[in-house]
Amino acid sequence: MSLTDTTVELPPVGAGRPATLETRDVSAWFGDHKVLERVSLTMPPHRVTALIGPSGCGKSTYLRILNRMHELVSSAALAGEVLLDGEDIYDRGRRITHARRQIGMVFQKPNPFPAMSIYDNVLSGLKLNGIRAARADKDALVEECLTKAGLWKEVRDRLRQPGGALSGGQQQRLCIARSLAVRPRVLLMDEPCSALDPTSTRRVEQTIGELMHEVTIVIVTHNMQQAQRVSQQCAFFLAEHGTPGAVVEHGPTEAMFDSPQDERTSDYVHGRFG
Ligand SMILES: Nc1ncnc2c1ncn2[C@@H]1O[C@H](COP(=O)(O)OP(=O)(O)OP(=O)(O)O)[C@@H](O)[C@H]1O
Repeated sequence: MSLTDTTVELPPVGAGRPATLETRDVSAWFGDHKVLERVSLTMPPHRVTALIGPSGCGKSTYLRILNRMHELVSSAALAGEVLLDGEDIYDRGRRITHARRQIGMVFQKPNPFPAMSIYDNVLSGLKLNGIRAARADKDALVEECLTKAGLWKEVRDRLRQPGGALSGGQQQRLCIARSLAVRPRVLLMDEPCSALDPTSTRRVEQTIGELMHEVTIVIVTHNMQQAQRVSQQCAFFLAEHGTPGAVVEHGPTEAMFDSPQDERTSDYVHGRFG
């Protein structure tokens, strides 16, 4: 099935209100290798949820399950449910495009189309997701998305210049703008600042803070200070002694850092391992 097997109209402004994303007993495999064990989490609207844990514990796999990217790997398998406002995105009757339009993704390395203009980069999100926008609406949409991504003031006078000419931090905000163009209800971010310098990191974090009322945000981060700065709730993943990754503890970020219930959480958030 192609990503653009159905084309739909752009949802109107405000239609894409933030959604609750919930997983129930999600387990995952690559071939015979089980990498996640019964992960149940609720990621509510108007909150940033941070997924933390040492390398290899399954955070990225979990994130990719949340918008049906996991199934792109031929050896990948999955059990459990992923509910978007109570509806299972893996329901047999649902197309993959349905999930992708509502649940966007921003990756570790900024990946705009380098030779394409800033303007067209923003609109490329529509084409990739099979969404049609009226020609007359496009200018407003580009401004809307670049403003929400905190980039408009910096690029408004050079929208026809290539996306590749921007700094790394600007490119990442351009990628955020591209994700927002389809008016998603959830935005997944996989270590979005790990390739950025501290100043650009702060700017993207500020953008995350501004966006959280527009779109439910789930972010994977290795940076504990960042988790504390940007998230309101956290989930700590761990894969111990060759076992699949599982959630050891989750809850409000402040509590996870100041008074964790599990010694392993305390050791991890205080940098004693990982
Ligand atoms: N495409 C793949 N094929 C096979 N195994 C994979 C694939 N992707 C990930 N894995 C395995 O799944 C496990 C979880 O990996 P994942 O990338 O989800 O962890 P992570 O916590 O995000 O790690 P990191 O913090 O280093 O990015 C690891 O054992 C990894 O080797």
